[in-house]
Amino acid sequence: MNESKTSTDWSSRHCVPCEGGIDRIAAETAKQYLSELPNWSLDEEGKQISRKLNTGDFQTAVRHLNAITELAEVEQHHPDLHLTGYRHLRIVLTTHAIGGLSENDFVIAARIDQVVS
Ligand SMILES: C[C@H](O)[C@H](O)[C@H]1CNC2=NC(N)=NC(=O)C2=N1
Repeated sequence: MNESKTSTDWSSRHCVPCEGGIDRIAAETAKQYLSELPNWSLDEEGKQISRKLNTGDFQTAVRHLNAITELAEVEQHHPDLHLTGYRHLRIVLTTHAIGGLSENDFVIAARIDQVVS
């Protein structure tokens, strides 16, 4: 019997439309979820998660950005994307409709990990 905690397997899931009306995920729960997404960190307020990607060059950074944009359109869940210093990409996820984290943020985080790997 596998005694480890059941994996949520975020990357096999899809975002669901969100226009509000659901609870924000509590910071403690978000921390548990992030144990499955080690590239991502929770902000101090527990309202967003982010990942930094130091790509080798500007073109690679833009390619990643475009891949994430396509994914966001398919999933209809959209990150904030910051491309600075010509090759540093910072991806920030929160669910604007609820002013904090929803499961959509963890689903798309896992899918972003796949498209930039
Ligand atoms: C219906 C659809 O799910 C919503 O309009 C989406 C679009 N993309 C979104 N992206 C993010 N990050 N937060 C939202 O609340 C959000 N709302």
